[in-house]
Amino acid sequence: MASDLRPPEHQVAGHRASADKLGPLVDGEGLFYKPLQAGERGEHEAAFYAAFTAHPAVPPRVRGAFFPRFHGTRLLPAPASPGGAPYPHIVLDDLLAGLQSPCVADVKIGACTWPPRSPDPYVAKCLAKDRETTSALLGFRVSGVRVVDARDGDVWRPDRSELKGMDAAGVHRVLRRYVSTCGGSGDGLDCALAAAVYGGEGGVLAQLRELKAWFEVQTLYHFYSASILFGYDANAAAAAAASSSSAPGGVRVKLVDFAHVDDGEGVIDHNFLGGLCSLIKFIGDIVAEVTEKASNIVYLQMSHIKRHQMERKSQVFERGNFTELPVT
Ligand SMILES: O=P(O)(O)O[C@@H]1[C@@H](OP(=O)(O)O)[C@H](OP(=O)(O)O)[C@H](O)[C@H](OP(=O)(O)O)[C@H]1OP(=O)(O)O
Ligand SMILES: Nc1ncnc2c1ncn2[C@@H]1O[C@H](COP(=O)(O)OP(=O)(O)O)[C@@H](O)[C@H]1O
Repeated sequence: MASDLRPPEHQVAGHRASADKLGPLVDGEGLFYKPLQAGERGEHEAAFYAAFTAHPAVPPRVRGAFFPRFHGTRLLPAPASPGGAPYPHIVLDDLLAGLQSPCVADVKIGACTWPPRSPDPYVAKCLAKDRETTSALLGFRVSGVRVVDARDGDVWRPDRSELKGMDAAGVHRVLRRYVSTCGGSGDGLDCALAAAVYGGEGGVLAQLRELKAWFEVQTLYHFYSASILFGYDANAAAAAAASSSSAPGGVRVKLVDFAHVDDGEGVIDHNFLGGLCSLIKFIGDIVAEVTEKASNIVYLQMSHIKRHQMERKSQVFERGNFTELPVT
């Protein structure tokens, strides 16, 4: 294990490490360490990972493509732990490892973020947050986002309160901004990376649809309050967009945060599935928007060429010269 443990630079939501608070750490060699949450939550999350990793009914493709690999739990030195004692951490793959300029979004899925049988005060707290944010309305909320502009390295990272106050239009805008190379307001968003990041074979939309196919049938778990973490590399995406190639490779769509996962009891996770469908619709609309724009441009270019040819033809006719025109 590398000794150089540090808080992840690109964490966009959740509890953060500080001098007096426990929070996740990364080792820079591909591992992410999440301290066990207080009470039974931490044990619950670790138990979920252990069971999920070994569950024979979970398709290996789903496990490998959409979940961080679980490497067990480990005691780590933790000055911020109670009494400064070593503290247990869940060891996972660092989902952003290998990305030079990571653009990250954490989208908490589900209109309802508390599991059944939660204590009333916790239900009241979550319900208030679900209503105040877009969770209740859209079935998901954007909990955190970080976008790097490949041109100048500028980072856009709205604070929690800004994200919490966002309405549906704000969500649409933030999902467009996640794939834009410029900031600004109004039409300042160019969605220049949408085709490369959201579209194409390995893009976000295709991955979300594959994930949805599993959620349409799986009845093992109910993923309350879990998030989908998106990640891509700003430079790779900009290069892919410049060469008009789709998905730059390494576009990541992963589930995280399993502190509130419940037994599925043979019933599909309609809460997660509904939110996922809603998210797919938002992203699908952005892909459709840019595809339409691109085909309009091609159409305009084609009709410009056609008009040019027609004009030349009529000039030739006017001059009484009927020899075949060269193609221009
Ligand atoms: O403690 P809070 O009020 O900031 O709420 C946490 C949430 O922050 P938010 O207010 O939505 O930005 C926090 O949300 P994010 O991960 O930041 O989206 C978690 O939902 C956290 O619950 P847990 O880690 O899953 O047990 C939430 O903790 P609990 O409400 O479950 O204690
Ligand atoms: N395996 C991981 N690899 C990289 N980053 C992660 C990983 N898991 C979580 N994160 C980062 O940490 C944040 C919080 O994670 P989460 O599990 O939701 O913590 P919490 O329980 O404190 O809400 C995520 O938004 C993401 O930025």
